[in-house]
Amino acid sequence: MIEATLCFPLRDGETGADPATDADLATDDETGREVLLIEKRRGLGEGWYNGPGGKCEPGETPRECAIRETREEVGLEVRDLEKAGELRFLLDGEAHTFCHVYRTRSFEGEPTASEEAAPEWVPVDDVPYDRMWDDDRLWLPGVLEGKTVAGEFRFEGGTPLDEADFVDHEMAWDASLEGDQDEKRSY
Ligand SMILES: CNc1ncnc2c1ncn2[C@@H]1O[C@H](COP(=O)(O)OP(=O)(O)OP(=O)(O)O)[C@@H](O)[C@H]1O
Repeated sequence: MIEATLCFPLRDGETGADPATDADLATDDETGREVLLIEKRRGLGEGWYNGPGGKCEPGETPRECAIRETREEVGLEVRDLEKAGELRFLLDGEAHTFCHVYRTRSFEGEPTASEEAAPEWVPVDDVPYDRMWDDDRLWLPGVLEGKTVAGEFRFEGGTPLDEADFVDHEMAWDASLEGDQDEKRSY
């Protein structure tokens, strides 16, 4: 089984409502928050949006992997990652990928395109779920709100995974994730 990661950097966006002119919207916590997504340029999920991330290397912790992949794909140095999810993807009844999901509001640098990924800051209430993996619309909204998720997602139809059909899933929110002692922060 492949062990992989996804990392979702968050910031208070520049495209949000102006509190001076939009007093009613300014009270909404969601207003103007943005998440850094990538458009994947090659490999699994090519042409789709996702968070930066990828496969863990031997001897590397998932957290180290998420930091490295975010650096390699978009040139951002992320810190203080909070574990937000553990997702198990099954293909034709067999474990295919175990994905560790993180979020962070702490990073340095400017997102820059690489051969693998084109980065884009996207408002959290305008995430392009129709251009993402089918399972993302189920768990990513909660993760962007600060919740914790554990889920299993079943695909059928043979390899590659990104051409298989998403058939069903189980999900638990506010799950306690193994091996993560991070403090809860407010997102
Ligand atoms: C099934 N539903 C899914 N929903 C959301 N995200 C999914 C996913 N299945 C895989 N992922 C993520 O997709 C990335 C693969 O990327 P990655 O390992 O880089 O694949 P790729 O084949 O390009 O690898 P190389 O660059 O060749 O090593 C990696 O972050 C992994 O967590």
